[in-house]
Amino acid sequence: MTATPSAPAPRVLSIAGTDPTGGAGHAADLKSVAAMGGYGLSVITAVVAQNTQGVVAVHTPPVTVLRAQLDAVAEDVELDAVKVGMLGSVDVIETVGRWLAAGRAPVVVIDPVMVATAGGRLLDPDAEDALRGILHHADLITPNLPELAVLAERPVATTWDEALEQGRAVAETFGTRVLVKGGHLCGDSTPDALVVPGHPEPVAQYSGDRVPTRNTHGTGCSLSSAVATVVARTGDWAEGIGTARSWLRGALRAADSLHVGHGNGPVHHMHHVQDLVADPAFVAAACAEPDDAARAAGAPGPAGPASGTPRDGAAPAAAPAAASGSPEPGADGHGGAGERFTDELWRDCREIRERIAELPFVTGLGDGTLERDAFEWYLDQDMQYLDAYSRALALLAAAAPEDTTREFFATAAAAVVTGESALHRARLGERDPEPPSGTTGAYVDFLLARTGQDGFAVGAAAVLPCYWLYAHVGSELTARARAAGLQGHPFADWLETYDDPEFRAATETVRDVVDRAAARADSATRDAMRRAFLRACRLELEFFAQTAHDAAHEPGAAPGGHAGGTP
Ligand SMILES: Nc1ncnc2c1ncn2[C@@H]1O[C@H](COP(=O)(O)OP(=O)(O)O)[C@@H](O)[C@H]1O
Ligand SMILES: Cc1ncc(COP(=O)(O)O)c(N)n1
Repeated sequence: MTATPSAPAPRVLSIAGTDPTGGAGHAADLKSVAAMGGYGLSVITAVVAQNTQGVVAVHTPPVTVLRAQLDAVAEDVELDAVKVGMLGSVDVIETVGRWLAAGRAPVVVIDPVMVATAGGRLLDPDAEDALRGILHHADLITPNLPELAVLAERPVATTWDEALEQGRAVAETFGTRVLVKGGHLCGDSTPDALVVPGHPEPVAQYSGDRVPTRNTHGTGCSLSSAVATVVARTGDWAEGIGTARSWLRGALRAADSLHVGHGNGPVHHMHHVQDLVADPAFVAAACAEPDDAARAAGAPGPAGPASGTPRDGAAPAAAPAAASGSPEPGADGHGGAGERFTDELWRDCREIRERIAELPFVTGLGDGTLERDAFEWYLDQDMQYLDAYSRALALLAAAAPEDTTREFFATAAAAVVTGESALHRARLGERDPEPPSGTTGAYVDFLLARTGQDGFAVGAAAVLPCYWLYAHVGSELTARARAAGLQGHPFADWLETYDDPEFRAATETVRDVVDRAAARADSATRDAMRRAFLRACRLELEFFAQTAHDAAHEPGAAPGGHAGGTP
């Protein structure tokens, strides 16, 4: 494992009100900035007595105090981004507007906060015009649907098309980018879109199923400050929103595990680092002294144990996202000088990761509603896969440029065989395995071709998703299952195996191996590595998405893989 050199943390100022329950306002902003790898600063506009059930009272300090806070920060700190949240009154808006007019930061995001999710006004009714008057200072505004309607001076949109239409009107009126958010729409999906003045169509659209939780307190604050942080780092709005959104979806999925309050609770901003304390191996890697880090980065060879094997049914494992080195990119220093090749790969497969997370098989496994037959069929296919996978790892061992890497892959190959046969013994008894499906066959054919024919660098990139996506899916499943309570969960024992620190370490080792191979490779090989990685990601998606029913109806349903022999 290596510690990654990362781009300097962007300094992001939150100008916002307070929330003593820590889920919205300045608290949400600071957590979100930190979650995205930034350094958060905070100027308070209003002291709000609120909780997850609503707003009780608002106290606004004199604007001289506000101005003094703004000046104290600006005189001392060079800011990379400003995120503006609750302003509350005309005086506050005008004070912040005058301060922004001096061009305080290269990135300004304004979340035009008007009403709390849980209920309660956060903007005086007479302050709407004043708020309109400062929006031209923003590079992006992030209104929710009721706020968008106020800015567009129309009724609240009830369809996505209406919302987009209002977004276009607001972008033109205020001459700024608008993030149109579908969180308040009825229905199972929560689309978002980036609308830019002068463009009739959104320049980016984001889709995703609604996360089934009532704990959405502070989502707007969190998203806008996360976007400000990522864009301060990368300069790319469309991509930055995608990154922040993926992170927020993870925070929403983990929200129910927090148990804060009795109303609309907060999201879990730090869902991707929650195992930092519980996982000594991760702490050691993340907090290594500079000397150790340099040695680890430069020296060949894995620091992690060689025995962690993916999908190994007898000792399977996967990792919490951050602990496996797989935070959403953006939380991991991407986009700067210190970006790793694998950070880039991870960003490229974001869409696929989201699709995997939302597959019925994956959600059913997490919440325990998956049919037992479907699970068993999956395990059968997994065994067919493992058989070829162990050979692919052995081929990588043969091609490995360094002794330690050879040892790593050889040991991993052996561990898959051992684990696999134990699984066969435990689950199959005398029964013959199901034949491999076309999807399983396609995946194993691909892996054996890449590892056997295309050289070490491309082969290593091709096996990385099996470690990394599996670890990632595993962490999400385990988090969801824990949130729901593992007691009585039909797949509890299987899910609990996802906590194996050895697999976390192995995933990180394979990332390091791929980064080193990319550093040695020419650009054509790096392109081939990217293609192999993404193809393997798509095959992982298809593997999780396949069902016994699909397989039975495949034309020529028999196997590209094998049930015992060499493919
Ligand atoms: N239950 C949910 N599942 C998934 N995404 C959600 C959910 N609720 C809100 N979001 C997302 O959270 C972000 C903030 O949305 P929204 O609720 O519209 O804003 P606000 O918090 O300002 O009212 C948007 O990206 C939206 O799509
Ligand atoms: C101080 C403050 N600022 C903003 C919000 C909006 O929160 P939400 O994103 O849930 O609408 C809030 N409840 N409190």
